[in-house]
Amino acid sequence: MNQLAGTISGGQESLLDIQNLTLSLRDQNGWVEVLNNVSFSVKPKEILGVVGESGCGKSMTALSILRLLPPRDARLGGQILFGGQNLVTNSESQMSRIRGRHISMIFQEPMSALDPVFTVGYQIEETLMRHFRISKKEAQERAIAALDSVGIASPRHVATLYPMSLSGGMRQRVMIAMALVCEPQLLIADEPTTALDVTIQAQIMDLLLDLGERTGTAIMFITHNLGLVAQSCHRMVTMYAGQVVESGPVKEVIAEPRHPYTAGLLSSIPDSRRARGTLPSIPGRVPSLRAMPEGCRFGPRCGYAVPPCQAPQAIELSGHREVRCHRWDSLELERLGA
Ligand SMILES: Nc1ncnc2c1ncn2[C@@H]1O[C@H](COP(=O)(O)OP(=O)(O)OP(=O)(O)O)[C@@H](O)[C@H]1O
Repeated sequence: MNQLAGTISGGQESLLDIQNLTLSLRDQNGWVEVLNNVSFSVKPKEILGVVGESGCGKSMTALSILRLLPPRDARLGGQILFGGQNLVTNSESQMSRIRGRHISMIFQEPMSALDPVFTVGYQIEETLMRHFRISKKEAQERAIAALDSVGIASPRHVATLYPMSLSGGMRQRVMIAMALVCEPQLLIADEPTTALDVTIQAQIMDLLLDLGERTGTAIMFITHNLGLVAQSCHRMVTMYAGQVVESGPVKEVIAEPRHPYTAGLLSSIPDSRRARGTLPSIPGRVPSLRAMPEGCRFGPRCGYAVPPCQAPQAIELSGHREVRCHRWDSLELERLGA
């Protein structure tokens, strides 16, 4: 799969096109649906923000894309189209050729990606040698260059160290170096800065955006931080209770959210343009998977719901926007003071 054949969606070429993705997981109480008809796409070189409260299904979507969930306890449905393949039905050997080479992932906690018993240099070399026919010597040099590219001073020395002897910020840089060393087309970054202190957070974010731009890697950026999305992303997707409830270009969604949930999330950002006191913060909490409300899943928390508010399919709006709410125009009327 050297040449990536994108999929055509809505007239625009997509790098990743997720269509009606469903995921059920099995725990001690049996199977439960975690993702329900999730559809969105990522364009080449795009930075896409995925937002939503804890438990809305953001990480499960990411793990589904890379098929990192245990197959015996996870059932996927729908399609995840990437490079002419459907990742939902790909074999494990097809997936291992994609992971790290075409799609990489970084996590909040770098130790979930780094192995404590190998030096960081060795781990980056292994990633390279798994995907490219190159000599050990060349892999070593490329690993050192990768450490250099993420701003690590003395990369030749750091390559000989074990992850445990590095600071949290350094480990995060090493994980980014390892994720980007094969120049994947897509990087999934799941809360990559949450565990770091504020100054390091900004550095890591700048580094990711800079590397993404240099290598042409698209980034799917999962976060609770809408401020970061507003600053860094081209488009955004809002998830609620295992569904996508809104998607569109960041500037437009932030200026005029069409889903009451996105509006509520935005109203909780201090100093945002939405924080004008017109929208209350969201009462209540995300429903549990085994007690999903009938009709609209956001209904019980929604100030705009008119019972019985049924759950719509995604409604296409102008400007490449989609919303899963019948009352999307009520937000518009309120904004206009009608
Ligand atoms: N093994 C499992 N069995 C059953 N349900 C699970 C399992 N793992 C996660 N879940 C549930 O799946 C749902 C989605 O979780 P997910 O981690 O994707 O949310 P999230 O939006 O990424 O949240 P956060 O921002 O806290 O990471 C949650 O309700 C979670 O409790």
